[in-house]
Amino acid sequence: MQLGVLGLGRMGRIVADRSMAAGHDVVAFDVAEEAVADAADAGAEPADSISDLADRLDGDKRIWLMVPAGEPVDAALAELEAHLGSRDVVIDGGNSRFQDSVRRAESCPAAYLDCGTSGGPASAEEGFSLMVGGPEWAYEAMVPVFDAVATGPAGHDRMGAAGSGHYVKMVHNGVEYALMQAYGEGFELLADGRYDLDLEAVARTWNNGAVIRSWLLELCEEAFREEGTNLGTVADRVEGGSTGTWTVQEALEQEVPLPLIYTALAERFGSRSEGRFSRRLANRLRYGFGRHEVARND
Ligand SMILES: NC(=O)C1=CN([C@@H]2O[C@H](COP(=O)(O)OP(=O)(O)OC[C@H]3O[C@@H](n4cnc5c(N)ncnc54)[C@H](O)[C@@H]3O)[C@@H](O)[C@H]2O)C=CC1
Ligand SMILES: O=C(CO)[C@H](O)[C@H](O)COP(=O)(O)O
Repeated sequence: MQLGVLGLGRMGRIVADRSMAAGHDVVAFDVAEEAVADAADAGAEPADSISDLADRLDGDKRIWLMVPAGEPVDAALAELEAHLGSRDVVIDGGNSRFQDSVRRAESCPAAYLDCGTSGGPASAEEGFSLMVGGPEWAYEAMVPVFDAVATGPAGHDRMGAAGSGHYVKMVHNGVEYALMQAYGEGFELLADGRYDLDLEAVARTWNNGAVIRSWLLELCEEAFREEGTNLGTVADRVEGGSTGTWTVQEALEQEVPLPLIYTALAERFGSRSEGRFSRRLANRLRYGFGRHEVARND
């Protein structure tokens, strides 16, 4: 199959490389010229604009977007629109908000597949897990490419109607936040608790047969190995948070309780504040009601 890949960063390049390795022909474009040149060195046909990419695709067009979520997706679709018809298929493999994907599916002249992608850059060798939403015929048409980009046929499936792929990926990310929080709390108690422990050894032991073994726990083991058991100079600050925020917003709308995921998100936001106002106020209020001594910064 001939596939246009738009966006050749950490993830899009893997889509292109795995597709080519499976025998598909890739036409590649990125706003960064070096990324296009690198993909061309790897065997892709380079395009010098989004319109050029569309023009280079013969017959029914199959295009995979792997650009940052939000405005870049709308900008790419606006430029593609004039080149698309109802037999064409556009896949958005990024972390788009599911409501945006529903809107885009309604307005895109082509069949639109929203594809949640999990595994990250580490999946270059093994392939991704793909959660796809949108029309069944379009999903079926793209199965040869999904087989190549995912871990194989079991690594992708159609979740349901438009938006469902990104909805499932949103919830996946919420679960990711809670798992990271749980591992973090467990290792914090081990680090500050009553035994002098080698946390890499703990993680390695857990990863070999324990109930809580997982890829995230393997990444904990790697972090302790590379940074040291006290995590060295790694800062007490966690960035990101958009997909977790959407998960919590959706849970509130659906009245589904997600205390663990909310707590993990709140911890992430709290990590970005130098001195938490709520803690400072609690400190001062204890003086107000109990004349307890106020701890003060020098
Ligand atoms: N990095 C990760 O672990 C994961 C990322 N994602 C999602 O995949 C998408 C891509 O992520 P990454 O590859 O990590 O980002 P990245 O920043 O490495 O790559 C994005 C690429 O898109 C290009 N780009 C931006 N606007 C463009 C446009 N209008 N036309 C053509 N190219 C354009 C950039 O030049 C860049 O090369 C995002 O939505 C991200 O949230 C999803 C799962 C995991
Ligand atoms: O989707 C992912 C993992 O599954 C990506 O790594 C994503 O960039 C994580 O972003 P955030 O930390 O803001 O949720």
